[in-house]
Amino acid sequence: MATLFSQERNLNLPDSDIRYFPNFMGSEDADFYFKVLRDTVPWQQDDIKVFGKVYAQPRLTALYGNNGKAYSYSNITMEPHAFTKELLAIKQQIEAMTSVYFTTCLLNLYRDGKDSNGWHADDEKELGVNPVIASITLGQERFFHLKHKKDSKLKHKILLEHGSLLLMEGATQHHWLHQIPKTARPIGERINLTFRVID
Ligand SMILES: O=C(O)CCC(=O)C(=O)O
Ligand SMILES: [Fe+2]
Repeated sequence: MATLFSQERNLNLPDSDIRYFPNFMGSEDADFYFKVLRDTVPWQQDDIKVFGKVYAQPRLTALYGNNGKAYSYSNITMEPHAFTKELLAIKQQIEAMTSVYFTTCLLNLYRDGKDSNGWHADDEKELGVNPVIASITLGQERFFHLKHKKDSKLKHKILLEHGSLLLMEGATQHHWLHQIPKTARPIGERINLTFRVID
């Protein structure tokens, strides 16, 4: 039987386990969740410190969770809001597929092409040794870049589409960095949800 998941694409990059599901959500569900989250999430813009200098983060964020545990990265500590019913519904859809039970969701709102997310790995110690990161895209599609930490010949670009899921698992965060680069094209807003497990 052809299922939604039959369109699964394994990126097949060395030292990683990354799969892409372009139609994880139907487009009507994806439209609905984009609108609700856009309008109801208390989006915040934090300052980050890079080499001692303070910058406004080039996107808006919010943290949700079910165990009260904070998440810290780039000198920011975020305290979670309680999950809303929409976020719980998306979380359960991912859990039904992965059998991973997520505690936390970090949301990003990229307002336009000037908003971005610089090179990093999701390797904070509260995520555990081989974290599973489930990343949903709603709204504007954006390129997601990957580069190997040691082998500069290894790099990859993938367009993350409305309603898609990107699943990063295994040793991925040990060996690869990822980013959402800026673009000069006039583009709309994108919401990204990254579900994580924080012990
Ligand atoms: O927006 C994205 O697709 C990536 C977000 C990300 O890498 C993060 O929040 O750690
Ligand atoms: Fe990330």
